Amino acid sequence: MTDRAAQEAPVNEIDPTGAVADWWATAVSRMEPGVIELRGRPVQDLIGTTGLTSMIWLMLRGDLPAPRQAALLDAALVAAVDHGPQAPSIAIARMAATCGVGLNNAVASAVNTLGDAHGGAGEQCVRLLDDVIRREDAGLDLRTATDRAIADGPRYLPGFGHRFHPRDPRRDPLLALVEDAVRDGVVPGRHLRAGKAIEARLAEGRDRPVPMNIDGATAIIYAELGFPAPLARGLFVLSRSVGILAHAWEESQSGRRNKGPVPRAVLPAYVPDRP
Ligand SMILES: CC(C)(COP(=O)(O)OP(=O)(O)OC[C@H]1O[C@@H](n2cnc3c(N)ncnc32)[C@H](O)[C@@H]1OP(=O)(O)O)[C@@H](O)C(=O)NCCC(=O)NCCSC(=O)C[C@@](O)(CC(=O)O)C(=O)O
Repeated sequence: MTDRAAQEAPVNEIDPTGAVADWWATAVSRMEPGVIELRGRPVQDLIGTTGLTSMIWLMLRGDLPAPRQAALLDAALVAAVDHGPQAPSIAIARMAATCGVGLNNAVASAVNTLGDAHGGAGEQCVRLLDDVIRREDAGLDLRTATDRAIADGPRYLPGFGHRFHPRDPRRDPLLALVEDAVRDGVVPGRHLRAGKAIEARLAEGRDRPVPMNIDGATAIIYAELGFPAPLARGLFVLSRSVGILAHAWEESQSGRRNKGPVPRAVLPAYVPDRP
């Protein structure tokens, strides 16, 4: 059959068993000539009526959020957008942008640094909070459930600790919004409770606190809103991509070329006998 004949043929003639149509079968979107539906809604109904945050919710979950849910998600997405060129993801974006690659390459390079230690810890943090809740549901009091989850967790608990901030300035406003949402019955509040219990436990007996960081505070929001753990990382990536793009764009306009991680006058130490 020619390409043209294949395009014009009724679907069942070229795919009688439906195997080809099922290859990428999806509930996310439907496209036919003249038709674009996203989660069952014509795109023309969404254009001009639906904000990007609600759109993210719709695409990931299949329904639209209530206004308070959208506002909470929006706050988390706004909070993690940028942390300046000290953040590895932002530094990589800027460095890549001076290397003669396109914006897409700079953004992709930066996104690829978001992992367990930087920006991607929200995923494991949700699992840790779930672990506390599971132990409580099994009959332990919060303190014991928290202690056991910490004891069984990794040495560096995901969502806690920060290189710069004794108290991450993004923590308090985010948690205050969750507290309001709990009070108004928008979210249940159990992940918030578990996160604060871990934070309090980590602070005990320490001179230098191990504060909840942006990955932890946003993980609480994503979990409270019912997003599965891997999407805590996915949503951080979406949010940080905004800052990454802005920095890559700004750097690309600077005219600087082939910029390294530190000024060229600063040379890394040469340590021949370093293992
Ligand atoms: C983030 C960092 C590597 C920092 O390390 P630091 O170098 O400060 O800590 P260290 O010097 O290794 O430890 C000093 C003492 O605290 C203890 N201690 C530290 N963290 C502890 C912890 N989590 N659980 C128990 N104990 C801990 C440690 O055991 C030691 O205790 P001791 O030996 O007794 O002295 C570390 O916390 C960590 O891996 N966190 C877990 C992974 C995580 O959540 N990642 C997200 C970080 S947010 C982010 O990525 C977004 C960002 O904000 C990034 C940015 O720009 O930076 C942005 O917006 O872009």
